Amino acid sequence: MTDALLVAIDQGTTSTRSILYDTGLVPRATAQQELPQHFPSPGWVEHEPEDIWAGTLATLRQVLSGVDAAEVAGIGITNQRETTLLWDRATGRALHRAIVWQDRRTAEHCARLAAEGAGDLIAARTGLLPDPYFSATKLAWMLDAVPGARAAAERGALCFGTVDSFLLFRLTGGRVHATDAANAARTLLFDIHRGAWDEELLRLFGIPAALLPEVRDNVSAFGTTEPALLGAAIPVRGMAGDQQAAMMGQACFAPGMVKSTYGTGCFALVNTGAVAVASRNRLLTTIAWQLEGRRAYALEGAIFTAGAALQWLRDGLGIISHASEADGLARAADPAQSVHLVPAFTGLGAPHWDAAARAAIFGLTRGTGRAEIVRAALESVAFQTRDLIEAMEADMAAAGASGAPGRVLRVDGGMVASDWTMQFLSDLLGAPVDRPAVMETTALGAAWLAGVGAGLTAPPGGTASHWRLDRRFQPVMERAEADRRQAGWRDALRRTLGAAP
Ligand SMILES: Nc1ncnc2c1ncn2[C@@H]1O[C@H](COP(=O)(O)OP(=O)(O)O)[C@@H](O)[C@H]1O
Ligand SMILES: O=P(O)(O)OC[C@H](O)CO
Repeated sequence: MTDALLVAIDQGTTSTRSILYDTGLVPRATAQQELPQHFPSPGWVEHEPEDIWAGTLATLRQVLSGVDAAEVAGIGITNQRETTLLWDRATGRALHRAIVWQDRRTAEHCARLAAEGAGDLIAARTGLLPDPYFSATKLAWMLDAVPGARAAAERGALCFGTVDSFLLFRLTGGRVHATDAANAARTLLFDIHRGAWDEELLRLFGIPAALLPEVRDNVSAFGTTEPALLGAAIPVRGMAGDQQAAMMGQACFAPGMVKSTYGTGCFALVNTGAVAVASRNRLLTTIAWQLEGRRAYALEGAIFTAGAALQWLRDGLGIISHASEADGLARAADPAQSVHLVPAFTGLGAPHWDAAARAAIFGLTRGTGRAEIVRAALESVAFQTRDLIEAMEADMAAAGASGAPGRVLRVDGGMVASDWTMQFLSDLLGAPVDRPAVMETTALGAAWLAGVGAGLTAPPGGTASHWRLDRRFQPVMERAEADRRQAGWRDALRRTLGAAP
């Protein structure tokens, strides 16, 4: 059978994966490579662009070994978002290491912009806020730090892009410099209402327009791979940032549907349909996807630390040797003890955006042991999720948007292996938590985009659904008890906010 395969590239913060699917979106082969992390200064996080490229090419070749590359109907790319690259248009060589979304080096630049009152313009055009998380100040930093870069950028000799754009450029042999609307929406340079780069923002951040990639729909004929790379000219048919791709993988196609991904951090997105809901609770407004020129929007809550709290318990404190031990310990913990861990290791994201906050543990007594601390780490993820969902509900109600985000939560990511956490999450929310059979929802979303582009899978609203339930967690806790616990968390949180060392 020809043209019967699809490939997803999932280039994430800590690893690069390629997955080969059949047209029913059933995975046939997976390859993964760790991505080395560089921390050249406190708060700085970088990736080597050649590592990103080499990992992508190696995993692609691995999943395509034994397969006729000409049978692949399309590639979908999904990626860690916001991470910023700058490269030479003629040679494809990067001028600097990629500055990763977690990198805080431009905090002062952002604070200055906020103090000058740029926050309103930024929020109105981009749905975001002046924070180092997003790409624009990272790009400005590179243009200033690399000798000659600004002049070369003005001449049109350089390209800026997020990881999707960089991979597309390399895969097409330097023929295509493009991105998709969902990735563009994370740069601080893109007007999410007009669907275009914004000249006023480009001036504000000092970014030459000649650097920018062309912005396309998430499903588009992005270009074909250089035949020498994979043995055939394979069309790249879909691209999307990883959290948006996870929404598609979770089939959150109707307004009000929410997915929450628990990996290193946690990203919860609710579909708000054609309405870009402006948040009054410091959530982000972002493009969920753009298909046939029509945009769907999402409200997003980004929490910087979720599974990473367990990594700290493992690597920093050494009180567990593997994340999978956490469930057993949480079950064994003393129910009478109320210990709270506020995991503000790198500050707090939505809805607080407090870069100065630092992690703390409250409620320790002589009877507290590792089980209570581990339980507190798992609980912190659920408490933070409830804060986000309540903020989403308030924002959507204020905007008169349709759909109720608190009705059911679709979850994915490494941490949802923890049954205990998922049950506690359902208890706190007072709502069902659905864990899908296919946990690789991000890659699934990218494959789905490629399939739509190839005409092999149904677009949203079509009859076929690629989503299947593994397990539904139902709330059993009394509402009053759930509220009492959430109030205990908020008290701990209040004592942590703004607590700079
Ligand atoms: N059984 C488990 N219980 C709880 N957390 C887990 C379990 N297994 C993995 N994790 C957590 O999941 C995270 C990894 O998830 P993953 O989705 O691979 O993250 P990322 O894509 O951000 O690298 C780790 O932080 C780890 O602590
Ligand atoms: O690579 P992940 O899964 O940690 O996701 C990173 C997000 O896209 C950052 O916004």
